[in-house]
Amino acid sequence: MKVYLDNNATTIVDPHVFAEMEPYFVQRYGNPNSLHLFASETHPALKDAMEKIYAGIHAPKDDSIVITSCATESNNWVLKSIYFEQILTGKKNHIIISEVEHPSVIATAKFIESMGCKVTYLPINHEGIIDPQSVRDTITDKTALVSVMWANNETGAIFPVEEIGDICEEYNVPFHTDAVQAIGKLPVDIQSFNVDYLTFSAHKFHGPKGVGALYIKKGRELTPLLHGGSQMGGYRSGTLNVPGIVGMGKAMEQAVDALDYEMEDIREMRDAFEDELLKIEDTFVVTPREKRTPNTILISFRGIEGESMLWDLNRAGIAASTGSACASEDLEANSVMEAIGAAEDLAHTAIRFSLSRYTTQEELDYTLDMVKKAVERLRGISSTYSYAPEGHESGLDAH
Ligand SMILES: Cc1ncc(COP(=O)(O)O)c(CNc2co[nH]c2=O)c1O
Repeated sequence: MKVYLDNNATTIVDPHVFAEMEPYFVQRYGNPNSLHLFASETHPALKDAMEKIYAGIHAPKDDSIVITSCATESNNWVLKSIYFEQILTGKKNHIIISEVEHPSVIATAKFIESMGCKVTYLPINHEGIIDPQSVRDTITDKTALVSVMWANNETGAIFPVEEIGDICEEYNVPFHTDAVQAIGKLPVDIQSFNVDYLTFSAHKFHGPKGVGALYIKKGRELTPLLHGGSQMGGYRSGTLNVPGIVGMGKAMEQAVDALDYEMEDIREMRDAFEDELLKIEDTFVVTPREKRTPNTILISFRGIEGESMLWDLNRAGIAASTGSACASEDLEANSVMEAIGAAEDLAHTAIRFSLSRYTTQEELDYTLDMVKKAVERLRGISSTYSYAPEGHESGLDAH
C-alpha cells in the first residue's frame, strides 16, 4: 500500500486540472505574445484563468497578480525589491520577519542582512505562534517591510495576519504574507484585512509545480526581478507558462469549491488520526489543533530520530516528512521545535503528516498501524530511550 501524507510539500495534480492544461501543451501551444492565430487562441484561457485566480483570493481587478515560477521566487522578489527601493536608497534600514518563515524568506532576509539591512526575527510562543504585540514592539519609522507567513508549513500554525496587517496599516509599513499553506486550507479574502503583498504556489493546492504568484495591492509597486520582454505588465518578463497558468486557475477554482470539505471533513479525519497517535506513550504535539490548518500534524515521538521514523514509514510505503523538504536531507533538529525551546531529545523527533482531499480513512488506519510498529521497533533498539512520563524536563506536556 502507498500512502501520501506529505501534502504540505507538494500535492497531486487534480485530474480536472491536468485535463484543462493538456491542450496548451499539444494543441494551442503558441506564444501568447506573438502576433498570429497560434498566439491569440491562447488568450481566452489565460483571461479565464486569471479571473479564477483573482476570484480565489477576492482580489479587486485594480490590484495586480503576477505569475511567477514558484513561491520561492515570489518571496525573493518582495524582499529584494524592498531592499533595492528602500534600504539601498537609505530611506529605510529595517525589515521584520518571523523566525519560522519558510527558508525562501529567511535565506533572503539573511542575504539582504549581509548587505546592511537590519532584520528583526520575531520569536514564536510555546504554541508555535507569533504574538502580534511583538510586531508593535519592534516596528519603527525606519521599517521597510513586515513579512509574516499566514500558516506555518511544518506545524500548520495559523498566524494572526489580520492583527499584524492592522499594525502595519497604523504605521504605514507594507505587509507581506506568505500564504502558500493557507490557499485551499483556509478562506483567503485579501479585502478582509490589510495586506500589500501575498505569495502562493499552485502545487500546494493540486495545481502544477513551477507556477507561483504574487498579489500586489494597487499603489504598492515593486522593482522587477526579471527584465526582458515586459510580460505581466512589465512586472515579470518571460514567455508566459500558458498551461501552468491555466492549471493554477483551475486548481484555485477547485480549491475554493472544496474548502468546506477541507475545513470540516479533512479536519475531522486529521483530529481523529491525531487522537490515536497521541495514545502512543511519550508523544507531543506543539500547536493546539484549533489554531492549525485543518490538514497538518507535527508530532514528536520522544526517543526516536525523525529520519529513522521516516525510513520505517517509507519502507511501509508511507510518505511523511520531518518538516520543510528543503531541510529533509540533513539530520538537523526541526526548526520550529528548536524555536519553541523544545528539549534536544524532542527537537529531532518531530514528524509531519499533512493530509489532502485525496486522503482516505483506510490510508490513515494503515499509517497508524505502521507508526505503532515503527515506534515499538525503534524504541526497542534505542540505547538511550526509557519511558519516564513523570518529571521529564521537556518543556512540553506529555500526552
Ligand atoms: C510557507 C511556504 N512558503 C514557500 C514555499 C516554497 O514554495 P515553492 O517555491 O513553490 O516550492 C513553501 C514550500 N514548502 C515545502 C516544500 O517542501 N516541504 C515544505 O514544507 C512553503 O511551505
